[in-house]
Amino acid sequence: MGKVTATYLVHDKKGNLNKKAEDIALGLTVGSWTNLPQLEKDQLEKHKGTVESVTELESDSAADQYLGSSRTKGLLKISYPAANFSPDLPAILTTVFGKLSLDGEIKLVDLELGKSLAQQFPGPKFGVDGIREKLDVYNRPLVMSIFKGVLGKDLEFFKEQLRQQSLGGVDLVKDDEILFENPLTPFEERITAAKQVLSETETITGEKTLYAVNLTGRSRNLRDKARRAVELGANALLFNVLSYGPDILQELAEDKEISVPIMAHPALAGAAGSSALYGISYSVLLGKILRWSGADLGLFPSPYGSVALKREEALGISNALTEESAVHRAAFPVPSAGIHPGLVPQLFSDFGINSVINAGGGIHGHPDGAAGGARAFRQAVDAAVSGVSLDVAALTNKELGTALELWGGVAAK
Ligand SMILES: CSCCC(=O)C(=O)COP(=O)(O)O
Ligand SMILES: [Mg+2]
Repeated sequence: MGKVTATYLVHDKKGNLNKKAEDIALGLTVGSWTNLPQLEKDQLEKHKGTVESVTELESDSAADQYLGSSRTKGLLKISYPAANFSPDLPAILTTVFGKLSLDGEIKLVDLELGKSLAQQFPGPKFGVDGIREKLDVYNRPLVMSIFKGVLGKDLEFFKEQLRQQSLGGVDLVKDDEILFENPLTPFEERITAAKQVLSETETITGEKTLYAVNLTGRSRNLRDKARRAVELGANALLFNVLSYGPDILQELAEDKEISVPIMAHPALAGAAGSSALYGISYSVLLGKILRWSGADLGLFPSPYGSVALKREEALGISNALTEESAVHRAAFPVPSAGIHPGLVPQLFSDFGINSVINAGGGIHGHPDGAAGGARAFRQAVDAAVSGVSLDVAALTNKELGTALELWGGVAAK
């Protein structure tokens, strides 16, 4: 029988960690145990939660100074039998961290599915390999740009901004996550316009570009809207997954007619993941859960951008999206927010070749426009992959030189 294993970071009274673990294992499953009659124990054995391990942690940071002498912190690893829940994320998340998430200083920091349970989830339909095949790009990180300033603008503005981003050499362009259905650039018209523009730019550059249109609106309409998008020629979807829930993402990913990559945006993630004491770790929230549910690309704030995550958190997300799995493809990690060409060596050093470098302002803010910004990123990526410093590369790459003058360069640590 399969199981799910949760690891919790708890802050509690010294000497109480083992009792807390037992209370959780029983409280979230059979309720009580020791005083039950043997017959009942036999009946309930297959439903009882199990304490796998309890590890007390040394206090290791300024934040822990507030633990005080009477408290401690530790990791509690507890497994729950699959007999207790249906094999879907709403049931699993409610089982392991439903009521418990409201019960004081406790954070869900890891979640592991037994293989039979993991096989109930689709994982990325395309993932790293499938997206590389669509683009015919294999030997470098991908570059993605983000529409900016489209709200309140018309379709001609949209088409020209897309044209410039694509001519500059980005591999993907995504809607900003705040672009919803609107009368000036309606969903279906953005798709058909993008199809025409990207066909034109491909004849000029010889390179393909994926456009991730933002799939928005009421949940009941999403599947049909996504199918319609594909019919119209959409070649990727952007999805604000946490505003809807991972099970909706899974519904889209499992639908055979929605045969395009799905890009998961981290909007709202800070509400659940930013506290050191409460909530859900980003590696679970933006990594494992989204990969299991079918995200082909997972966006998250980089460690050095405008809404920076701690480096170990960003690397934890990337690892959760890409780590070896006997069940699911790897999804592309997409470190984002406040990214400019000068950060490419550090991004490449941190996230490696199978990553997508994503920028909005770092593309559109370039003095030579979006095309210039895109070129600067491609030049920086080529330099990083070849082991050439940006300063040297800038000598023969005008757009990169301009970008470094404007935003500076960061040598990889
Ligand atoms: C917070 S991760 C997703 C980044 C994003 O959606 C975005 O618009 C970033 O724009 P920027 O101008 O900071 O590159
Ligand atoms: Mg955005």
